Amino acid sequence: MSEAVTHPVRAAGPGLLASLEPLLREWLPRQRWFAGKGRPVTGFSLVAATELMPPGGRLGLYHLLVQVHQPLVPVQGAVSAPGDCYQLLIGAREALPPRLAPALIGHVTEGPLAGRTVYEALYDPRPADLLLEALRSQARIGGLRFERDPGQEIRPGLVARAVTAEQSNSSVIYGDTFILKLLRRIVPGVNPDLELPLALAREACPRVPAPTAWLRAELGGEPYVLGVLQPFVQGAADGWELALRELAKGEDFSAEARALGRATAEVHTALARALPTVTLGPAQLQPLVDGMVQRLDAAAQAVPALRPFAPGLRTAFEAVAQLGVEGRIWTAQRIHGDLHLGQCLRSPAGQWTLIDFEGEPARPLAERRMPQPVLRDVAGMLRSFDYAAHSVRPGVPGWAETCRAAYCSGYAEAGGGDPRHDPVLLRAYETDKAVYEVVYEARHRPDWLPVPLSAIHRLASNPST
Ligand SMILES: Nc1ncnc2c1ncn2[C@@H]1O[C@H](COP(=O)(O)OP(=O)(O)O)[C@@H](O)[C@H]1O
Ligand SMILES: O=P(O)(O)O[C@H]1O[C@H](CO)[C@@H](O[C@H]2O[C@H](CO)[C@@H](O)[C@H](O)[C@H]2O)[C@H](O)[C@H]1O
Repeated sequence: MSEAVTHPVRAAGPGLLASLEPLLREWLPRQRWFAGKGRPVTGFSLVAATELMPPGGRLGLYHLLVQVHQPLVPVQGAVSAPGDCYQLLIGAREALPPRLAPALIGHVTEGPLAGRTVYEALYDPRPADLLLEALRSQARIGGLRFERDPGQEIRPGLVARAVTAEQSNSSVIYGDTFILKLLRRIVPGVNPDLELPLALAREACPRVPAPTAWLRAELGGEPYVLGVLQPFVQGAADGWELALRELAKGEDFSAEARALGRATAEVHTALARALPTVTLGPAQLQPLVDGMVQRLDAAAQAVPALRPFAPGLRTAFEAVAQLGVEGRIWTAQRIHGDLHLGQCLRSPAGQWTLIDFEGEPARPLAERRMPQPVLRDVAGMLRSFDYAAHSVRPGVPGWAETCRAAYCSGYAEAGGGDPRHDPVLLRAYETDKAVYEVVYEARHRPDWLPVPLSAIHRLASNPST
């Protein structure tokens, strides 16, 4: 919300948006990637509209950046405020073929598209082909800039298929060769999802797919990253799937956890080489601790189940501040920012790569791009082993603990320093992450709320774990 887009609207689009508005009001809040769940949508404004295929033919195609108005608090009738900006790829056809039925947005009754059926065009191979071709040929269409690494080729004619798994953004796979992620919630500025993989590519770090091409826009003098194309890791399974599979069989996962620890340390080392690092003395530490406390307070407001644990959780943050007062300093650097098992892909050859450097999507971009202690990523992974262990019934006693220890050992072996040697900061980050997860699950997957709440219970009642 703090990153609202304020530049002028292109004259061409308002009639189009007005005709889509009633449909978007219904459709948008149902999308997994819609960040404003729980607050009514009170209106829309158009940030940019680009016609990618004219509506006269069988298929019309529009690229839209739309600002959604929502009250700041989840109360019906509260004052509407300009909120988040979303990227939409809207197709318009006279009739939708049955294979596109799941992509339906609705039937337009008035305005320039009256009588047409509009739908989520990313699930339609033709619009998806158009995007790849534009990236391949480095096209400029309206305000959209399709750009490519000159050192990487994109073969024409790769067959598109949309990723249907639950995501924060939306992706299309091309011929098992590339994957294009279109970012959904758009904010101005340098996006770490492109910035960090490009920096890692410059360091020749093999743990992260090097971006092949990207989609940007310049609006009102501000740069926006709208999408990134990268090599597709063929036949890969993500760490979450693999962990659950092993758990279901009652199998140990510690060798993989150790390899993941090594991969994480390698990425951290490359990032520390590629981008500036800073020292966190007491002056820098206090805002970091304040941020954790504020997030806890806001989370406790939003999710009542958290409230009884808040005083216990706060002790984790206070302990970090105390170490700072005693003169302890840490190094901060660019990190992944939202590391969990689902962000780790294992190739059939057993190599781990890390993906999705966007950071926690709900946090402001400036905050996501700040150097931070590497323990924040480590804590994310430790939480993930705990998540996996709580998601399979019956569980395997000690599974999470063994994985967590193996991950830390792997991290230390690859030269990252043993995270367990810094238990106070590690616990604070684990607590901060569990608090984030409570809010995330309450908003997106209420059935999962007991998973982070069990960690909250542990972290609040036993400061030494
Ligand atoms: N380079 C890749 N190779 C293979 N699969 C990938 C690659 N990048 C992403 N994926 C798949 O796409 C999914 C979504 O990608 P991700 O970057 O995590 O998007 P989001 O930000 O929407 O969560 C991943 O969970 C993974 O299954
Ligand atoms: O989809 P993103 O990668 O942007 O991340 C968001 O969604 C994740 C869930 O898909 C969420 O992760 C949480 O659940 C995972 C299991 O589904 C678990 O492995 C993670 O440890 C846990 O944090 C993530 O927090 C959220 O930002």
